[in-house]
Amino acid sequence: MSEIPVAGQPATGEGAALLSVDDVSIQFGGLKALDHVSFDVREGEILGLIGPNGAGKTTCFNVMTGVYQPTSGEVRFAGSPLGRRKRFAITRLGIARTFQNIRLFGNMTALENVLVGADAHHRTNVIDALFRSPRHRREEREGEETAREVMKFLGLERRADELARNLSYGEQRRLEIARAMATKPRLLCLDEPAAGFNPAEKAQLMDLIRRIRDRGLTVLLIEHDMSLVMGVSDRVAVLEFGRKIAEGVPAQIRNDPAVIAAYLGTEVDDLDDEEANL
Ligand SMILES: Nc1ncnc2c1ncn2[C@@H]1O[C@H](COP(=O)(O)OP(=O)(O)OP(=O)(O)O)[C@@H](O)[C@H]1O
Repeated sequence: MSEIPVAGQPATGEGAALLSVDDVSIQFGGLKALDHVSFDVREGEILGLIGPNGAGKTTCFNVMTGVYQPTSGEVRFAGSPLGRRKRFAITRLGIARTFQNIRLFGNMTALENVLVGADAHHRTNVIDALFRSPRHRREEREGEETAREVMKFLGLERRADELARNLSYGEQRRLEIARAMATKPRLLCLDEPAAGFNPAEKAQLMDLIRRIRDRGLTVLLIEHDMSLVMGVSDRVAVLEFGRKIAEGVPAQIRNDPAVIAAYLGTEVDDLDDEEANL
């Protein structure tokens, strides 16, 4: 049985709620993808969101980022309901995400991909852009500074001018994170960032997620790799069939009977085993 590193007591995970999922349900035809789900993401914490395939994790992200409207319940960010805000408005509020399947513009350079994120806060309009007003040029300059700084943070600065499709798989995953971080979010939602990674890459990713938190961001992490999620998260929430079945620090979650049952009776220690279909 492999030893799973457990994150220490949540030094920074005891802040006020930055994002609250409050009694959220969403139905697709006859399927309740989320069924009265409530949990908070506290300012400054790394919260892991886990659950077997089809449990509703990505749907949760989609509700938080304006892709879907909940059938009932609400999501609040920094105390304000998201309401019917569109995706770009939610990005401007301070929520950014990456996707389970990499979604980059392959024929644009790495830098241009990140600039798409940096543009999220631009206030200038088409007229400003056409006439290259001073304000527009300042926004462009600031956007590029942000993009280059974030790329440096992610170790991608030397790849800035390379087409995104020519980057290695691991670099493309980091580029997605760079693009999300360039929107200057308060909450960064990562959807299976370790998918396809080898153990060394997973260890680097854990380190990166901690460094992202150390920059003052709050992180919500969907991840199937148990040793990663248990090792890096301050707290973990568990979904099964659209319901929240547990929430707590990693040590509690690993020993929670409902969580163990949800994972087909597998001891949570063993859940990093690929056989467990995670
Ligand atoms: N747009 C949609 N229309 C219909 N059903 C959907 C839609 N989106 C999600 N679902 C269904 O909702 C349920 C939850 O899906 P979701 O993708 O949120 O699960 P997940 O926990 O992220 O799973 P995985 O770990 O496999 O990515 C699944 O049964 C899925 O088929």
